[in-house]
Amino acid sequence: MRLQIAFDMVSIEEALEMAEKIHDIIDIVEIGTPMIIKYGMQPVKRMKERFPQLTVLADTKIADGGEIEARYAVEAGADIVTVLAVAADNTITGAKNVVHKAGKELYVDLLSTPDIIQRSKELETMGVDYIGVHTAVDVQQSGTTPFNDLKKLSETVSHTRIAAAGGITLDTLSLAMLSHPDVIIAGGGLTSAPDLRAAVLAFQNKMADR
Ligand SMILES: O=C([C@H](O)CO)[C@H](O)[C@H](O)COP(=O)(O)O
Repeated sequence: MRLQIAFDMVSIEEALEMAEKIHDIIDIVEIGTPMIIKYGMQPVKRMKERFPQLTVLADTKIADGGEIEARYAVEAGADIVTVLAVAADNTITGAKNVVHKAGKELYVDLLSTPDIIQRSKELETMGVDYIGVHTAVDVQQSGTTPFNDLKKLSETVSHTRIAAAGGITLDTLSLAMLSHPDVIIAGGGLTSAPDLRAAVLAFQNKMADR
């Protein structure tokens, strides 16, 4: 089980400073969609240049133009690129072909997907690398969590790595762990902590203790 930290609402310098504190204990660093909307691929490029050993995920959430948008991300140094599950199959396979040609990986985000069981089966057939459930930030306020969807996903796919995101904190981490995801993603649950390194270590310790 790997831990991914999402840098969403921070500047490039702040993201680099935070990564400096935890690069040796974090598994995946995500440049979040808000950062990509604000700064383009610069934070992906800067993160990978500063920490070449780190696995950097560009949360592009591609919805169309799969080939070209995935290409921008891998050219910037992304190891993992994200595309939306609700995108057309052609978009997903176009992005997949580009990232696989570059030796990188494709993550498909089930955000707002109406039938996650059916779509996950289709995605697995398409040969994507990761499928992730995700409770949107705008939906988390109503108390919705990704854990039921994660259970469904874990019972549906057999050979694709699975992940969960959406408001996961140290307190709710054990609920995610029940479904044994390959990746647990935390944004605010880590980045808002007063001591980031201690927070990442607390997550990692709990994930190792199962
Ligand atoms: O993908 C994300 C969201 O859509 C904003 O772009 C977040 O990175 C993801 O949800 C993890 O962040 P938290 O929900 O704060 O844990």
